[in-house]
Amino acid sequence: MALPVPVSVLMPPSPTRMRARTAIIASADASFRQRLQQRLTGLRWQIREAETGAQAWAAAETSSPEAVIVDSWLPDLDVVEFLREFRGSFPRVDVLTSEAGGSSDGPRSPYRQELLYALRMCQDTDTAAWNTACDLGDGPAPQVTAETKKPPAIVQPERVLAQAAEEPEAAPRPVLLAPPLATTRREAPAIERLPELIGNASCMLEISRRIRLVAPRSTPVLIEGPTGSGKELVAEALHRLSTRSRKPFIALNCAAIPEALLEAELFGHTRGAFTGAVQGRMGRIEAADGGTLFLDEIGEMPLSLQSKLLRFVECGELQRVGDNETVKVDVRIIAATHRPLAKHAGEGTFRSDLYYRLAVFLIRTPALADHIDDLPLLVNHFLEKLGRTEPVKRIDAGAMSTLKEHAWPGNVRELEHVLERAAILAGDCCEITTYEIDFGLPAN
Ligand SMILES: Nc1ncnc2c1ncn2[C@@H]1O[C@H](COP(=O)(O)OP(=O)(O)OP(=O)(O)O)[C@@H](O)[C@H]1O
Repeated sequence: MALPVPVSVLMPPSPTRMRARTAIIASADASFRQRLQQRLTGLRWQIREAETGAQAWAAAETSSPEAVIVDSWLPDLDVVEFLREFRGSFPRVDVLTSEAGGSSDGPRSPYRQELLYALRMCQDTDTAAWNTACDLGDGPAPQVTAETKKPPAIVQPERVLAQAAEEPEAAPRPVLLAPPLATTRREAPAIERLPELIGNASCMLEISRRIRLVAPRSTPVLIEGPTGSGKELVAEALHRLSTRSRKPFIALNCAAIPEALLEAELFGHTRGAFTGAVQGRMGRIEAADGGTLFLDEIGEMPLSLQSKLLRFVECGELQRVGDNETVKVDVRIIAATHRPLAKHAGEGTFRSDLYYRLAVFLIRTPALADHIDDLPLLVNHFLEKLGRTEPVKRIDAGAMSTLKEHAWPGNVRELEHVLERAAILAGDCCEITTYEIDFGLPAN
């Protein structure tokens, strides 16, 4: 619906008036985004829609917005954390949010009243039942009272605009941003674990929280944890939740490739660069362009190669082996190790300058023994997974106790293998008992 009042009423004359103003709408609710987009486009705003926090972040990096409007729930991130991080990184952007913990202490654009007006006009009449009052960044979240539970009064656009122009702070404040869906979403726990990361122990929830926070950025991440504890799973989740998710995720296990070949594998090589190089080949770094490079067992990388990797991390450029030409590549690096890399860096067995560039953000995956209460959840998860290709099996209480008593030196991977072995040993029987639990220890 076209606005009855010219926008010029609202805006002070300024050179920026003529250029399109950009706002990002971050909401998983497509119809809300669409309604608001229509409204703001009519007010000569250029809109970038974002379904997730990661998309909003990427849009902010590329479009220099004046404002971002954030729904009270985002599918990939905790909104309060997102707002805190966002304000730190984009201090000039006016943030409007219905999230109670997100009251504004940041800048207010000269267009704030206009945005608030558009938000108010986008309210769905169905939202009258939503009992959470929204402070759209204009102060602390109001208490929920009978008054705030009432649907907002319909305000004449002319009145809002005129009032906003004369007395910006006194203009009626919109109280609803999101449709009723947000009510149930708000009830979600503050830290929701990622679906692929099984485990409700606090250390596992902390991993999900950290993944959600850092995934949208290009910040390098170092994942530390014992073998089989889910480091690669974490790396994949970081990629999945990043803005790079449609680009390649390339993994390279630095311990699995002979030292002599590792350099060519990483950086690529030209034809004839070494004996046997019958044709040129791009390396894993180039193959990951635009996406994520996962360097597993980074602690095993020879020192000579570490300096070459450091150069790439610092300038984003590389040279294939045997080539003088420089290639620019955009990758996010995630590295993993089972070693205490900080200690190695201190002792000089790992380059400390490279360590600090890789460990900008650290995630630690725990040994299974350190979250053994998650064992039943993990067992069910793996039995369900096995059940996708064969008849589903249950596990009896005795077998579960046997599993709980084990030390799990191979962590979750070992558990997965023990269950696969047990399912084979159980044959046609649909129940796994203690007799089928075989830890595969070598016979004396
Ligand atoms: N929390 C978890 N929830 C579900 N599956 C898990 C979890 N942790 C690990 N796994 C599974 O265990 C197996 C081993 O995990 P992963 O390869 O990620 O471990 P890793 O720490 O990278 O091992 P390595 O150090 O040997 O490379 C995979 O099949 C993975 O999916």
